[in-house]
Amino acid sequence: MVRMERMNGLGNKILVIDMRGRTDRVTPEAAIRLDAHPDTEFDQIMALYDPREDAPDGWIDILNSDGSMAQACGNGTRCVVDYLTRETDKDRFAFRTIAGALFAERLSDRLISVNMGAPIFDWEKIPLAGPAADTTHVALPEPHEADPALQRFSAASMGNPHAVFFVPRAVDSYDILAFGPRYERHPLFPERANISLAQVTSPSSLSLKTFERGAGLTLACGSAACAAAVSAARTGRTGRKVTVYLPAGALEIDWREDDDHVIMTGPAEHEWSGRVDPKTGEWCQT
Ligand SMILES: N[C@@H](CCC[C@H](N)C(=O)O)C(=O)O
Repeated sequence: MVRMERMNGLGNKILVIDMRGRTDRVTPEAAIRLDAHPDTEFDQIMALYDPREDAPDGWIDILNSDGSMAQACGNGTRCVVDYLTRETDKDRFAFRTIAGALFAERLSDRLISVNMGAPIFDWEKIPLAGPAADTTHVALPEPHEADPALQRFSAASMGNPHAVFFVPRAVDSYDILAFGPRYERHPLFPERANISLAQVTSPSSLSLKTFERGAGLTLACGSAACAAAVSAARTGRTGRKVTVYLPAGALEIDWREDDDHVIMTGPAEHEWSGRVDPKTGEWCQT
């Protein structure tokens, strides 16, 4: 059994599993079993492995609740930083995931910033299934029955694939569950996609709702907040610094001019501690 921390990043349900000192992985079977229990159901597992030369504070595997792997999880990264700051005085951290290097900084007791890297807009790298000369406006091949705003999206990768539909009305007035699961698995997205609805509410604010790839409807998705912010700025809807309002609170997003990196700032919260078998998902609270 290894340490498991039940945490959340703005309501995004996270399990931090401490795999340092081990070479085995948290299995998809363990993820599915943990998600099936109401006390441990989660959006992402952040499995923290030993530091390496290119990852001084550890390697992170990210698992969605369906057992699939993700390349990025902004809210989960803040939870890992919060977990580690209980054992060190450091405030700057450097991790690595399957998508590359990931840097984070604790700014205060409440706030953590994650450098989510540079966004990717090239259709082959997002990836989309076919050429899109302009990824700010990609059309789904079939018309949306109820609303043309739900047929056209901006595509971006923050390490993981995102489709952002800019809508004219409040995001809660749309039934994202009616089309999110279908869009997530649309043939246009060979690796599936995180599907978001974004309403621009001012030149420096957005509201956002996300149906996450591999996890479904969540209270917050940090990488989606970044993808929505860069897509809004790219299309002149907002500036490069925005507040993104998610169902459970706000994230500050700054798409820096100098190095093109996206900095996401928000809170992380610890709920309870336990132990888990990373192979089977058997667990207990401590
Ligand atoms: N909740 C996350 C994103 C998690 C990964 C996503 N479901 C995927 O498969 O890409 C966040 O806070 O960024």
